[in-house]
Amino acid sequence: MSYQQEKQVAIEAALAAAKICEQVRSERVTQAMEKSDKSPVTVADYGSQAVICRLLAQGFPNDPVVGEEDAADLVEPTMANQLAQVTSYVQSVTNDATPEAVVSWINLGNGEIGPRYWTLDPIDGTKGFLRNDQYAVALALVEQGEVKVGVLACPALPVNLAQPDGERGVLFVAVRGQGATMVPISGGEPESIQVTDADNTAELRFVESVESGHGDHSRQDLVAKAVGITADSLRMDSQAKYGAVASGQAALYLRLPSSKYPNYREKIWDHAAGTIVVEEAGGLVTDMHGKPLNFSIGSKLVENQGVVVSNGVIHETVLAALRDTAN
Ligand SMILES: Nc1ncnc2c1ncn2[C@@H]1O[C@H](COP(=O)(O)O)[C@@H](OP(=O)(O)O)[C@H]1O
Ligand SMILES: [Mg+2]
Ligand SMILES: [Mg+2]
Ligand SMILES: [Mg+2]
Repeated sequence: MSYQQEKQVAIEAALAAAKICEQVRSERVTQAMEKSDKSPVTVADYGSQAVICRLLAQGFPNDPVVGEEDAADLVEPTMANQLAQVTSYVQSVTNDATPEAVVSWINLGNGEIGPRYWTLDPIDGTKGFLRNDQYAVALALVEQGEVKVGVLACPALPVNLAQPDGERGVLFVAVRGQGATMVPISGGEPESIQVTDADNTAELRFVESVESGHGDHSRQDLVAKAVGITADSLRMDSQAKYGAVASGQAALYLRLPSSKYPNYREKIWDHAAGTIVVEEAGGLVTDMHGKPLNFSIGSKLVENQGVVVSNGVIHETVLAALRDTAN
C-alpha cells in the first residue's frame, strides 16, 4: 500500500493543529488546566485534538483514533469559558465549529486499539509548550501493531539546530518503506533525511527530556559517557528529539525511567510517530532492554520500559552500557 491518502490527510491535520497551537501561544492564553493525574493541559491541546479527529473522521470514518485527551473535564459548567476559547480557535480553521461539535470531535479520540488505528498526541510536550520551548503535534497510523505512517509537526524547532535564531517550524513525515523527510512548515520541497552514520562518538551528541521526571538524567549521562559521547546533552521537550536523531543532528535519544517514577510505562502516542520517522531515516528504536516497542496491546507500552533511539550504528553499544550500569 502506498498510504498516499493517509499521508496527505495526516499532514493537513497536523498543520491545521500546529496553526492553532502557535496562535494560542502568540496570544498568550496558555494558562494550564490540571488533569486528574496532575499533568497540564491547555486550550491548544483540546483544539488540536478536535481539529485532527475531525479531519481524520472525514477522511477515514471507520478508523479508531486513540488520542491523549478527552473532553470529560471540558464539559463541566465551570469550564464554559475554556470551551468557548477552544471553539473559537477551532473555528479559525474549520468554520462549522460549535461547542457541542468540538466536544464530540475531541471525544472521537477515545477510540480503542484495533487491527488498524491512529494514535494522536495533540501537543506532545505540553510542559515545553507552556515554557515557550519545544513541543510537537504527533500523529501516527498503526496497522497490525506496525507503525505505517507518522507525522510530527514541530512549530518551534529551528530548521537547522546549529542556527537556533534562524527559521523555525519543521514537519517530519515518514511512510513505511518510503523513507523519511523534513520540510519547513512555511513550505518548500520535502528533503529526504538520514541518521548520522558517524561512529566517531567523540563528535556525537545525545538528546534527552528537559523534565527530570520524564527521564533519568544522571543515568543517561553515565550511559552516554560509557558509549564515548563526551558532549553535553541537548535537552529538548517532545518528540522533536526523534526528529533530531532522524535528521542526523543527534546520534542518540535516551529515555530511562526516572527514579521518581520507576514503574512508569510509556504511552503509545509519545512514541509511535517518532519511531517511524527515525526507522525510515535508517535508525533504530527499542526499549532499554533492546525489545521493540509493542504498539498492539493498549495505550501504554506495558511490555516495554524506557526507550533508546539511535542512529543504529551505536545501538548495541548503548544497550551493553545499559546492562553494565544496571543496578
Ligand atoms: N514519569 C514519566 N516518565 C516518562 N514520561 C512521562 C512521565 N510522565 C509523563 N510523561 C510523558 O512525557 C511526555 C513529554 O515528554 P518529553 O519530556 O519528552 O517532552 C508527556 O507527554 P504530553 O506532554 O503530551 O503529556 C507525558 O506523556
Ligand atoms: Mg499530557
Ligand atoms: Mg506526549
Ligand atoms: Mg500531549
